[in-house]
Amino acid sequence: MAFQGKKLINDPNDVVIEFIEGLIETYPNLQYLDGFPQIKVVVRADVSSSTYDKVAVISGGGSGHEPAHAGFVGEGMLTAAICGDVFASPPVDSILAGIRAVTGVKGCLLIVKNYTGDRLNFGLAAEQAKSEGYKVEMVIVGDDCALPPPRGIAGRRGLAGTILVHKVAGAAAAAGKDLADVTAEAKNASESVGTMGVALSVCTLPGQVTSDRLGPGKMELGLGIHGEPGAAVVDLQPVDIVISHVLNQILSTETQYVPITRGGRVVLLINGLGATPLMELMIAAGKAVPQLQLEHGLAVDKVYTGSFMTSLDMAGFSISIMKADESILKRLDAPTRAPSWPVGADGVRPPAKIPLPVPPCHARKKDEEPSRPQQLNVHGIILEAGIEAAANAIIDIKDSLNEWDGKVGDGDCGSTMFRGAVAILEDMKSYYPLNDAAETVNEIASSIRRVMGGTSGIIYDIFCKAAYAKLKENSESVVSPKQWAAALEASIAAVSKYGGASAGYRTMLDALIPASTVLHERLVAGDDPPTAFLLSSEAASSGSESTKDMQAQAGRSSYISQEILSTVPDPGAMAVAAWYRAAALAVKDKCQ
Ligand SMILES: Nc1ncnc2c1ncn2[C@@H]1O[C@H](COP(=O)(O)OP(=O)(O)O)[C@@H](O)[C@H]1O
Ligand SMILES: O=C[C@H](O)COP(=O)(O)O
Ligand SMILES: [Mg+2]
Ligand SMILES: [Mn+2]
Repeated sequence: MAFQGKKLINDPNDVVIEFIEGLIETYPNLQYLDGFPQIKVVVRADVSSSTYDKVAVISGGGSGHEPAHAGFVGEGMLTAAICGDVFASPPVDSILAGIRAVTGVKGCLLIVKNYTGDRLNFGLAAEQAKSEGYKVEMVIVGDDCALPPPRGIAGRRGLAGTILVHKVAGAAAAAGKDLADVTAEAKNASESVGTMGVALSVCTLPGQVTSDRLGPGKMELGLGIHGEPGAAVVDLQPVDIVISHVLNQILSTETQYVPITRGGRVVLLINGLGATPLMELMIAAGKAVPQLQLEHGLAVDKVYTGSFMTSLDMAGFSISIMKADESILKRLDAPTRAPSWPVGADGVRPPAKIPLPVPPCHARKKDEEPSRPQQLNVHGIILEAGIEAAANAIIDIKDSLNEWDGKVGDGDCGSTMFRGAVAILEDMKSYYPLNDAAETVNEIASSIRRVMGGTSGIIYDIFCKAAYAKLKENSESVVSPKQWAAALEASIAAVSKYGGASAGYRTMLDALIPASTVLHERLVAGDDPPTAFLLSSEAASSGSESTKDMQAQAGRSSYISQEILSTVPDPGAMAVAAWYRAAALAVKDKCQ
């Protein structure tokens, strides 16, 4: 039976904001940037980009993994943590604000867990920061050992081993190393660690219904940290047996995920997933060490036990094993003031917390600010109707998107899309230059970039930017139907280029591509444009339904069994079908 999980929270939409407020009250050495709560960036209170003479080490990602990542901000570890909404990567603008706030002359290293949303949002922010003159490197961590190499392009998931990579990189930076060396040490650490998780319960996203996937007496092996289903559901077993299975899996000579062989030295991290009592974690630690020594012939140099990278309130733990060479041990032993690294926190409470200013972005001058025209022309009226209908369709379908994403992803697709839709409606009222279609599309990208995050956030950002570039090739502000069709094609090409997916990968492209093909065909055949648009929306709908039969080769769904996938369509594709059809109907209506 599914039930609404009880939580001691206020508005589910404010959990990340209120977490950060509590965190900075608790730890005087931490601070957030001005622009909070829109920008959710936690930084060291003693660091400013204008004077910082060390490499800045920046991480972050979706929230819901507390204390990761903000709890690891502090001298000797992270310089800043960029906090996304629950399970959704932070948007590009927040990441850029973080980079600008703490990156000094030596540059910054971004440590990113391998999730599509994180990789793309951090990747784009890195590119932009580089174009502003910052030195930026990025290391992507994919330490999951539970699954065979995933289908398609997704790669292995980033899990709790990432915390050890933060520590190694943070200590290297604190020792004064330059960006190339800090990056090399982080890369070596990420390639030296393997992780696998087991869960006894599914986590509850704030404000959402808990999945009843895991029956009583069952446990899940090889799960991720976003409530996504694990590799296998088995009967609950004694912890000795669970640990033996997990260690064998991580150290498997078949997958060779970690470069650890008999006679080697290792570091062990026992990580609680949010609702596991310390007693059980210590039991796990006490059992894992002798198994590593006696059954795998390894010397255990160091053990960390606690909750480092959680999955909200999930019961269970993950085990990470890192090859311990001398340089790694030195970095792990180096001092840090990061409050959640297991050494205790200290600090002198400053008299008042004044938000640190974010260094401004000089991309747009004040007098270039767009504005909504006093009077909309006929094209502006149609465009507004289309955008409004599309955004409202997403608002209406939010819960279904979350439900589908809860089965084949991490349950946030609807919330992420909803945030984008609300921002678009709001921004449209005040400043979209609706009589200029290209510039309006560019403003939609800005709304998305400001609030969305996640894979869908960055993908729609890329989508709109590519459409904008295509539309700008035309000097007129009025866009012809064929130009719209060409813009859609350009957007699809860009999403495919940067996201790596193509037709049949079970993504939103499987709705967009058939729509674009039919739109092109119908326009060439001479249909009147609103009819062509409407017919193409049918192709989007059937394309999105057909994702049920597809093997996922991109994003989180590629970790999910075909058995589950065949019961649910791809949420991103369903979202496309919804907004596209609503826009087409609205346009048709206005053109009558
Ligand atoms: N590489 C990709 N290219 C295009 N779309 C993708 C890609 N990976 C995932 N998606 C789409 O993103 C949707 C999920 O969006 P969202 O829930 O925001 O992502 P996540 O939580 O995984 O970051 C999927 O249903 C799929 O349609
Ligand atoms: O917590 C989630 C990850 O950091 C972000 O992943 P996502 O945006 O791809 O869902
Ligand atoms: Mg997500
Ligand atoms: Mn998701």
